[in-house]
Amino acid sequence: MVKIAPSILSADFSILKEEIQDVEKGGADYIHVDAMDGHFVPNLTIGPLIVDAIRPTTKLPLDVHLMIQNPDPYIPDFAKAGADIISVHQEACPHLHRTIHLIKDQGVKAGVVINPGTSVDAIKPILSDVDLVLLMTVNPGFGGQSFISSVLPKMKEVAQLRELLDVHYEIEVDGGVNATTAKLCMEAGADVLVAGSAIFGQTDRQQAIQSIRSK
Ligand SMILES: O=C(CO)[C@H](O)[C@H](O)COP(=O)(O)O
Ligand SMILES: [Fe+2]
Repeated sequence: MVKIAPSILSADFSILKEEIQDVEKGGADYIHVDAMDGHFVPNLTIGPLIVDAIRPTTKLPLDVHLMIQNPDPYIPDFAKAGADIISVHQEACPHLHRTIHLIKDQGVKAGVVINPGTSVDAIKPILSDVDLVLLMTVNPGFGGQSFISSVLPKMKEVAQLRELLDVHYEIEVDGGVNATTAKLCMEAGADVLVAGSAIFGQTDRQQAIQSIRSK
């Protein structure tokens, strides 16, 4: 069954603990945490202090999406704060192999992310080293944007490469996921769907998660 990772970017930060516990009760599989640096993307959000604060509020894995240019200096802090998966952008890492292994050296799962405008070719050399491949279906920086459907063939491509290389990474998609676009992503091979506004924008989070999950 496809996993659902609600993005707390669209949660009410004044009651973040309750928001996280509400989606956990509603059937979420991961909690997706968007860390933005104001350089790689035009927005500033969450740092390791917030990850540390939310860690005791849930048993779910914390899936931390770093939108940080040259993220290496911050990776140990996110790991110590309790991240279970740390994903970095290929576009933001001049030494991607070193960064992926720095994440793994912290005892944390490592993911690689590409923007809608980046080809799968850019991450082919690292696919055997990662636990997760995250395909952005919006240009990163903000919640509530529209799904970019030209990314769908890349889901099929990374699913085919997984077979070919005989490796086991999860395929995650992020941006503009709702009940309609979720169906397209699942058909294209996605294993994990990130959704922010489509879950936290609804009062009944269990219902929102179910409608995204159901084919
Ligand atoms: O990484 C992100 C933005 O850069 C968010 O995870 C993503 O946008 C989720 O929000 P929504 O589901 O509302 O598009
Ligand atoms: Fe994200």
